[in-house]
Formats: sequence, C-alpha cells, structure tokens
Amino acid sequence: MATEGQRVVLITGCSSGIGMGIAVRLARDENQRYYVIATMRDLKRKDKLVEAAGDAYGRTLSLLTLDVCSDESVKQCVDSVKDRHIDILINNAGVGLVGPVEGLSMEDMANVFETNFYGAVRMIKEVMPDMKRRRSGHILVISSVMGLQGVAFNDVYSASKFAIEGFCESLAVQLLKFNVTLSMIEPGPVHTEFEMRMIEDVSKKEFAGTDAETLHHFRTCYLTGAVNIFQALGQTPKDIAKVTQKVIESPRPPFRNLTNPLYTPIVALKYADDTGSLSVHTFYHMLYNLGGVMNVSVGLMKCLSCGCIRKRTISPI
Ligand SMILES: NC(=O)C1=CN([C@@H]2O[C@H](COP(=O)(O)OP(=O)(O)OC[C@H]3O[C@@H](n4cnc5c(N)ncnc54)[C@H](OP(=O)(O)O)[C@@H]3O)[C@@H](O)[C@H]2O)C=CC1
Ligand SMILES: CC1=C(/C=C/C(C)=C/C=C/C(C)=C/C=O)C(C)(C)CCC1
Repeated sequence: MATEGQRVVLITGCSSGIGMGIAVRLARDENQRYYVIATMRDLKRKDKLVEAAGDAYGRTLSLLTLDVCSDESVKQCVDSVKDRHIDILINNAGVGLVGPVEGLSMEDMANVFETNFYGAVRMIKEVMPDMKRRRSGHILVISSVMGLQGVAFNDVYSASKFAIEGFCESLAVQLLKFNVTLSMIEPGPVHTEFEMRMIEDVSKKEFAGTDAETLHHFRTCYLTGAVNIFQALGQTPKDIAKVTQKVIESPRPPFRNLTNPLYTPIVALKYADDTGSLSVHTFYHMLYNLGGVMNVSVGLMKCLSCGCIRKRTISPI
C-alpha cells in the first residue's frame, strides 16, 4: 500500500515495452516517491516486469488486471485501488496496425480505435471525476508522432492517435480549471514488441483484396523505409520512461512532449507549410524515391535541413 507522501501512479499495458519501462523506472525511484500500480490484461504475462522490478515488487510496485477495452474491468480495477485515489494516470496500452487499407478488416480497424482511443477515454472517464473533486491529478497519454503526422500504410493507427490528440487537446483546457494536468508523450520509433509485430505483419500477412502493385510498394518501399527508420532513430523503453518521469516532475508540464529530437524535423514539416503539401510530397519522395538507399540518420536529416527535398517536391508528382 502507498505510504504517506507517495504519489499513486496507475499505468495501463505493463506486460511489455514502454508501459513496463515506465513502471520499473518509477517503482525503482531511489527516494521511493511513487507507488506504482502496474496493470495488464493478463497477469500470466507479469514475469518480465516482476524480474525487472526486483525488490521494488511488493514494496513500491503492485499488479492489477485491467483490460482497457472492458467497462467492467476498468471499473473493477479502479474500485480496488484504496479510496480510488490515483494521483497519476498513465494511458499506455495500445496496438498497432499496418497495411494497405483495402487489405485490412473493419474488425481489426475497430479494435485499434477500441484500444488506442476508447481505451484511453474509458480510463480517463473513470479516474478524472475523482481528480477533479480533489482538485489535483496528472493524466498522461502515450500517444505517438503518428498522432501529429500521418505515415503511409499506418492510416488507421495514425487516425486513432490523431483522435486521442484531439480529445485530449480539448479536455486539457477544461481540466486546468480543476488543477488537473493532461500531458501527451509523443514517441517516434521505439524498439518493443510493437516493432517486431509490425515487421512480421508486413512480411507475412496476406492483405487479401489488395492489388499486386500496392502490395509490392508496401512490402518493398515501406518495409525498407520503416526498418531504416527504426535502425537509425529507434529509442528504447528506458528513453521514453526517462522523458515521462521528467514530465511528471516538471512544475509546469508541457502539453506535448516529443521524445526524439532526430524525428522532430519530420513532424516539423507540417508546421512549415500550412497547406499540408510539403509533408505529403516529402513523404512521397522519401517512400518511393529514397527507399532502400535512404540512410535516415545522415542523408535524410541533412536533406530535410538543407531544403533539397523541398525544391524537388515543388514539382507535381
Ligand atoms: N513502439 C513504438 O514504436 C511506439 C509505440 N507507441 C505507443 O506506445 C504504447 C506502448 O506500446 P509499446 O510498448 O511500443 O508496445 P508493446 O506491444 O510492447 O506494448 C503494448 C502494451 O499494451 C497492452 N495492451 C494491448 N491491448 C490492451 C488492452 N485491451 N488492455 C490493456 N492492455 C493492452 C499490451 O498487453 P498484452 O501483453 O496483453 O498484449 C502491452 O502490454 C502504445 O500506445 C503505442 O501506440 C508510440 C510511439 C512509438
Ligand atoms: C517517416 C517516414 C516513413 C516511416 C516512418 C515510420 C515507420 C515511423 C514509425 C513511427 C512509429 C512506430 C510510431 C508509433 O507510434 C516512411 C513511410 C518509411 C517513409 C516516409 C517517411
């Protein structure tokens, strides 16, 4: 149980990746300032987290079952927290979905929205009223750079992150009146099971109903580009956990928090041209023309800052 002065943190999706990284970092805080409730939909997947937490498990870290897609599970979990008192809610649970739209089922698309959008909304709806009553609390959402700038073949995943961005941007204003803070964490590529699943899906899934030309673009240009981007810019869950802790501890936490300065120029394209054409044409060029030869860390970043892509993309495709 949390002791006097400790802040109670509830995190969703802690069986792997970023959620696990944040849970371990906060639970192992040397001054024991946090009492972490790490949740996951299946406690059979707890072993890696328990091992990484070491002696923090049972002291500053406890586990609860929680499926963000179920009203009942969310309510049961929050009700089982002492006095329902949660100081910091971290919405991390999420699923990816890559592929040409015509090759994806509506069911898979709905699951992405059910988890990434409604899952976070369901959590916020359950926890926020208590925070408003107490006039204190911090809600964080692990969103994505794809919630700020769409990426080809990630149409539905990106849309789910845009949705949560719009929801939170609106809600943050109202919450300020109650001294409740809302912050978005915006990672670029991070090496987790998410990456493995993405690479496996691109190469192995059938995407029935997709024409051969599109499938070819997806399996060659996109896969090569994505692998390059992960290799050159990929962060670790520890990097994201560090940024998240900094945001939690900031006296005035910013609303949006990009975690990766190397990815920032890609997002910045959008703000450099309010017609949106610069990003659409630059991404076209990066995806279809630079493809396999694109060395993201050096070549691409140089191209973006010297403006050569801009010149080349002014002519219509
Ligand atoms: N990896 C990346 O490149 C990036 C990831 N993100 C975001 O970070 C977050 C974490 O992803 P990441 O750590 O990379 O990926 P992982 O696949 O490693 O982790 C996702 C976590 O979400 C959990 N989860 C999925 N569905 C549910 C559900 N219905 N209820 C509760 N938990 C659920 C998974 O649990 P289970 O074990 O049960 O499947 C797992 O613990 C996501 O929101 C993702 O969109 C953002 C930017 C980049
Ligand atoms: C930028 C970019 C690409 C890929 C970006 C990727 C793959 C980003 C991954 C971000 C993640 C994983 C976010 C998770 O939420 C392409 C399409 C290769 C070429 C066009 C420009």
